[in-house]
Amino acid sequence: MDRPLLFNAFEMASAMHNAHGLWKHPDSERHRRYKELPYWVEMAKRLEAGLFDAVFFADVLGVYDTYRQSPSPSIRDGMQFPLNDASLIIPVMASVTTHLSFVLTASTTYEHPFHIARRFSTLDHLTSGRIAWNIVTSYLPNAAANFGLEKMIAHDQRYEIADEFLEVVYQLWEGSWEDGAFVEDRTAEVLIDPDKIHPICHRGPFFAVKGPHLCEPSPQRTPVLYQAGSSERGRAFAAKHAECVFVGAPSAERLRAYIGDIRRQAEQCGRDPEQLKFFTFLTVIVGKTSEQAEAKFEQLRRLWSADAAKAQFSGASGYDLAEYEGKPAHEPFLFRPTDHGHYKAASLTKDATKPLTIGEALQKAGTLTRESVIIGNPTQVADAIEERARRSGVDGFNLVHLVTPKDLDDFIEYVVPILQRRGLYKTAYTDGTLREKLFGGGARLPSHHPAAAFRSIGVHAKSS
Ligand SMILES: Cc1cc2nc3c(=O)[nH]c(=O)nc-3n(C[C@H](O)[C@H](O)[C@H](O)COP(=O)(O)O)c2cc1C
Repeated sequence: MDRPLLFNAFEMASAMHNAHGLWKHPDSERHRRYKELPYWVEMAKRLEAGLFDAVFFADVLGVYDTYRQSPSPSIRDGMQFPLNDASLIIPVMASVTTHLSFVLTASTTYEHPFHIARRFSTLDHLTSGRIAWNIVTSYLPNAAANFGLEKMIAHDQRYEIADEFLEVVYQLWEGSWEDGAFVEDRTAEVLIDPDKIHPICHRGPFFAVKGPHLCEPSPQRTPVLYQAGSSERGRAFAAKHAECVFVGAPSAERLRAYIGDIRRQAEQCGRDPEQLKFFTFLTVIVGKTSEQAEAKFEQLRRLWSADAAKAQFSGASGYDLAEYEGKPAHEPFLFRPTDHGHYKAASLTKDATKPLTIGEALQKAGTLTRESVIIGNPTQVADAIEERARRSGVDGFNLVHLVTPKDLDDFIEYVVPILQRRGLYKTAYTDGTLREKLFGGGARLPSHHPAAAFRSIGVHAKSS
């Protein structure tokens, strides 16, 4: 590896995230403190001291109620519930840091582009260009019900909506305001030059937005664009729009295949494929010695909640695992498309390293498995991270922390210094916005990105 890897803390403004049942761990603080500002202030300072690139806030807009057709298994363990609005936490974290960046997940299915454009412009201003948007189309039926729909919009149609959603926000961010519109000319008595502000007059199948954008151009204009979703349609969407892609797959080989596919498709879209960065999950259980790490793993396994884990799998995939619990365990566990999301289902079916029976799939879905984590002393953990990055071709990781904040502290204390000695972890931040830190160019999107087409005011005239 010839350059440092990127590290985001994988977060959620929730009592619990992906640490099923681990609120019972004696060192868990988050399930009580996630709703207090001091918790997030401390978190921001800890992550910046540890030279993390960003906090990645996942988000959902409903409860997980697919498993046993009930929300109880997820609610009982506080699985991604209760869940606050991370966008209101970010400015506070930004106010006590200089370099730490923030990835905020927001849905193109249940939000409106005019609103999203305004929220991200505001956040980009308040963070001085340290904001990214993780674009998702959302997979929970309860989210659909919360926004007035009887059932979820079909999987691929959500991506059609997302494509138009992006076209609208690109116009607002890139085209609505010309540079230099804020003139503050006392002699002419003009604060903002109206001739440099343009309505976008967008009319499409899903959205009609007149504009102009309410916010003046922020440091990055368009936030850094992340995307999470690895179905065929999701990968095509990533190739067209994303600068960073969050990929989920159970093996380095599948990750490499997804990355190769998205890069190929990005090139076909006229983009520079090497300018896309890829991230995946990383869960580390580190101890001073390997024996300590193994003891820690055993404790976590004992506390793990199979029900909460199955509730997450069922909600994300659309497979109610309770139905499978009533079927013969030796039968094959097969992929079937649903309107939920692709990646969880694929991880135990077509992306699995070997075909699984129903019994094996249920066991894996409900257990903290050895394959899903890296366990060891600091050197063993650093070796495994290096190996995973090399084999998969990812540029970075979203670090899951099972016991918060202890696991983050352990990672920073034990693993970061070793990675630094190997040149795999930065030793200082670089200046600039998140886009400049990640890609080294300017603060704004490069000209090969499709959003650049909306910089020309003529485009808006045509669409009006
Ligand atoms: C690694 C990964 C992380 C994701 N995180 C979220 C999330 O935080 N919130 C959310 O609503 N959807 C999330 N999604 C799923 C998206 O909502 C996605 O747009 C939708 O489920 C379709 O995904 P698919 O293309 O994999 O089918 C995630 C997907 C992946 C692969």
